[in-house]
Amino acid sequence: MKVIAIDEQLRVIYEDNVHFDKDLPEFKTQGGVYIHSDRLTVTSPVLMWVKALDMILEKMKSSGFNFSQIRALSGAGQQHGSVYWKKGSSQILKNASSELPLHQSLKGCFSVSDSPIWMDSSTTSQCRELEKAVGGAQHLASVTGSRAYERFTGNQIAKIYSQNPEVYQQTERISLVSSFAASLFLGTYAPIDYSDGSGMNLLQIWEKTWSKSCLDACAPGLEERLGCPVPSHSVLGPISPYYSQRYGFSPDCKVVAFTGDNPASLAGMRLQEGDIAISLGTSDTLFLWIQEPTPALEGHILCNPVDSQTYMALLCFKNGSLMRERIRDDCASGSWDEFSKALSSTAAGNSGNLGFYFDVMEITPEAVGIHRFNRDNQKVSRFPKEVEIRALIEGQFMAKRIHAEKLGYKVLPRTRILATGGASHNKKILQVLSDVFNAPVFTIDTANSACLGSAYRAIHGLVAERNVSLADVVKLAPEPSLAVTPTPGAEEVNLFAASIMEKRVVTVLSGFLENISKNPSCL
Ligand SMILES: Nc1ncnc2c1ncn2[C@@H]1O[C@H](COP(=O)(O)OP(=O)(O)O)[C@@H](O)[C@H]1O
Ligand SMILES: O=C(CO)[C@@H](O)[C@H](O)COP(=O)(O)O
Repeated sequence: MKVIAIDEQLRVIYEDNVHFDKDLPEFKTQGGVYIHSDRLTVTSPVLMWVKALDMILEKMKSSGFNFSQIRALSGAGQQHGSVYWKKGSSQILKNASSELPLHQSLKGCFSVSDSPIWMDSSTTSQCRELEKAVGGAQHLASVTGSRAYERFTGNQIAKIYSQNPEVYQQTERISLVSSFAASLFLGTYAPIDYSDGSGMNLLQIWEKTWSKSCLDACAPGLEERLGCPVPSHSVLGPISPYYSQRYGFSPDCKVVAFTGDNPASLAGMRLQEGDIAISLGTSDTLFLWIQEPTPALEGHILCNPVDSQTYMALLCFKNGSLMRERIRDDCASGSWDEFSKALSSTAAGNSGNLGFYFDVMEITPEAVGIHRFNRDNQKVSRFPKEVEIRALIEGQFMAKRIHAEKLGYKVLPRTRILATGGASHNKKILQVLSDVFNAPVFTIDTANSACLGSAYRAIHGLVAERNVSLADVVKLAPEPSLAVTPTPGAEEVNLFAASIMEKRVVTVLSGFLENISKNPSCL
């Protein structure tokens, strides 16, 4: 959990974080999550999130942070995850005593204590049922922006309803992670915003209302449990008295709708049409600002969080930083420095060696396992350590370019890549990104663009009703700075590598499908 505070000149005046595994060891998470024994179900304990909020605010208080100066706040949550509030919880939330940390008051409030999160892929049967109920995958994509995806909230809710109807009956409200966090600040249930709401397979992205047929296909009585969706710039109300009494916030401090982490990053990076943003966080994502989208069977179209007339296209790759960390541990003694040296000591194109690294079931494309090919296009079981590291990073970025081009994106001479997320600290990784896309890579001062974007959105919320755009609000913010430019000659090597990669994707996917048909339990 991260926090950023900015002043009226948009300067970052406070930045801190709480690390779930290290700072809250009592929850025994790894990477903030529990991976269940079926390897498909992935959850996080909801009380850990509440305790992390208590902890981060206490840290700010101990450092002397002046909460009374805060005029507005907003936030972002990892997309798709959901929180289930037990009947009667709205009163407990409203009346929480400022004498107690919030997690103590809320400990009995959740009908599901481990929240399903974006890494979950256990709802394949619910996905197929939803697509069937609404007239097929493409129709669902045309209505909601995406075909059915396992992590999307509607399918997660359908699983809870079908496996545990009594738990569903005990639930009075379902929040996304983002609207859940907003609820904690508001002291009442916060609505879901259009942009994060687009990651549920439930919202009609054109009309911006819930789709009745999708709701009905997932669970009965769902509309009243979700509340009405709202524009992402909405002011939801003043902060709850709990925060004025406990931390000294002004009672006038406004809470602006929270949104998903990727939409908030779009705001934080001040993405412009034509730019391509690549976030290298726990997941890797790639997103674009788009005027007239055509939802397809691959990728997602979300409502744009800063301009309700337009959209954002998103691709999500599950095997991001955790995959890079695993190869760093196996091949570079757990050191990013050593990992970077391996990238410096090998050349673009990796002498024809190429790999696909999916420790967990990937989203884009749907495949799993480690697949290495040498320059003669033969499948091999291992690479030397340096070759392995370059194969991983080049493979990850070539996949991004190929999938972005499938969405219709063209790399042009004026293309800027805006990189963010933890791995964007690493210049050697960014160099490979620049070489593969043959475009300059820019970064902003903080790799926490979702957090910074939330602060920008908080200011924007104060003036959005007067038709002031986010671009106007943030025009004084520092421009992204140039981090790396393409290595001369890398483009030819990479274009060749990308063309053979597409052929190998087909080999990997057909091998994968063959394995499943022989042994369905390998899923
Ligand atoms: N120097 C580095 N090189 C490569 N990856 C890094 C480096 N520093 C941090 N990371 C990666 O950044 C990840 C966290 O990114 P972050 O954007 O904070 O995640 P989240 O998407 O969960 O907000 C870590 O998992 C770590 O592997
Ligand atoms: O599933 C997606 C986007 O569709 C993920 O990008 C989540 O939004 C979680 O992101 P991080 O944990 O990487 O921040």
